[in-house]
Amino acid sequence: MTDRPYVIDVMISAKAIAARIEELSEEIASEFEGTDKLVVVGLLRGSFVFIADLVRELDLPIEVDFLEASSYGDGMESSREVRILKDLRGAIEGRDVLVVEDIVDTGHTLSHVSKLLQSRNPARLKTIALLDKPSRREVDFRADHIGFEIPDEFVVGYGIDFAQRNRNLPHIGKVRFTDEA
Ligand SMILES: O=P(O)(O)OC[C@H]1O[C@H](OP(=O)(O)OP(=O)(O)O)[C@H](O)[C@@H]1O
Ligand SMILES: Nc1nc2[nH]cnc2c(=O)[nH]1
Repeated sequence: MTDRPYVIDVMISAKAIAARIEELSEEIASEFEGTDKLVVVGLLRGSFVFIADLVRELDLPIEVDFLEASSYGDGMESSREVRILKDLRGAIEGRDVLVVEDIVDTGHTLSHVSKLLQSRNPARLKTIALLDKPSRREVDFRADHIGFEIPDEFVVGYGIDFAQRNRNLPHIGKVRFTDEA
């Protein structure tokens, strides 16, 4: 699959992402106003760029932690089995938690991780996803905060990979195979 030739067309520019993150940070700041114990949890690997930009816009006392989950491997199809490859370093019982995800597609990953973290009894657990593909959903799940709703396209860039490549693109692009008619 990955040796097929493809190009990447821009879907969301770096400038549009930056503008939306400013708005999202205001939503998060008002939701967690007054907290002295917010833990911002990035889901690796895809969210590493989004969480870096988001936390630098947040004027709140926060800690940052990471959890690595994987369900796609190198393909374009979810295995529907979410593997936890790296757990949080810190305990979240009694803490306010914001889980940061790059994209919600079938919904299996963020739904699974939310249930897992909820079972550890945080004071509050909220989720934010930069991208949402509601037309692909297989489980009943919606993130509390969403950057952009997108159509059913396989996207890359801004942290998101295709077979581990293209995570370093500054924008969100969509993959277009050039050997298709
Ligand atoms: O809603 P879903 O259908 O579950 O898809 C969303 C997940 O798929 C990607 O992760 P992937 O398994 O590719 O791991 P990665 O973040 O390390 O790239 C993406 O980063 C999300 O975590
Ligand atoms: N790269 C990539 N990974 C995904 N995981 C779930 N949806 C997507 C997508 O559109 N692109």
